[in-house]
Amino acid sequence: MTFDHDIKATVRTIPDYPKKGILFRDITTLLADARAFRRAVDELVHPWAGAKVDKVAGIEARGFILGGAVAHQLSAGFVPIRKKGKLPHTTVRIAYSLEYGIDEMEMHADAVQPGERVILVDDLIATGGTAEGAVKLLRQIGANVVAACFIVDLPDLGGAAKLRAMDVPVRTLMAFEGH
Ligand SMILES: O=P(O)(O)OC[C@H]1O[C@H](OP(=O)(O)OP(=O)(O)O)[C@H](O)[C@@H]1O
Ligand SMILES: Nc1ncnc2[nH]cnc12
Repeated sequence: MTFDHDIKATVRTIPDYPKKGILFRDITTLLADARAFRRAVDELVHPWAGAKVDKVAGIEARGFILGGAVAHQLSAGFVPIRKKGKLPHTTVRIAYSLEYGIDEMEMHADAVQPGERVILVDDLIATGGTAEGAVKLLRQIGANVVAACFIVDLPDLGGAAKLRAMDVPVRTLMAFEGH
């Protein structure tokens, strides 16, 4: 993990959002800072510069902002993983839980061809429930998930460890202990 105090200082913390007891790590302040945004995207893509990556999958909504930038930088296609009911064509769907709720996510069944090399991108990993669901969907349609990357890790919630236990290499740029 690259531990970068500069970009870490641009993440804002909001107590008791969206529920009492949650410390919300708000990356909108990082995104609004041009240098921090560029640095974060550069750091996320760094290990795969020059590697073969067919698709980048981003998780709605914050994962779209980063995933689009990462896909562009890697000259890869972009695949949206969306909250249920938003995609127009045939989908695969899975229920999942996250730090402060439950939901269902979907992906177009033809978004990735079997064997294609895919990197999963989101802003933050907490319990890992969201990313685990996304990896399961990608694998269900035959994707080779070569890595998952996130700006923020909340290691006490165990999400990165959960993904590594699924044989997914994980890259994160900063950690907030004690979530
Ligand atoms: O590791 P987990 O416990 O699963 O939590 C992480 C997820 O929670 C947030 O998304 P959220 O569902 O709040 O959606 P948003 O991007 O639309 O705000 C975040 O962007 C991750 O996708
Ligand atoms: N603590 C947190 N801050 C921001 N996004 C999150 N998604 C899940 N947990 C979160």
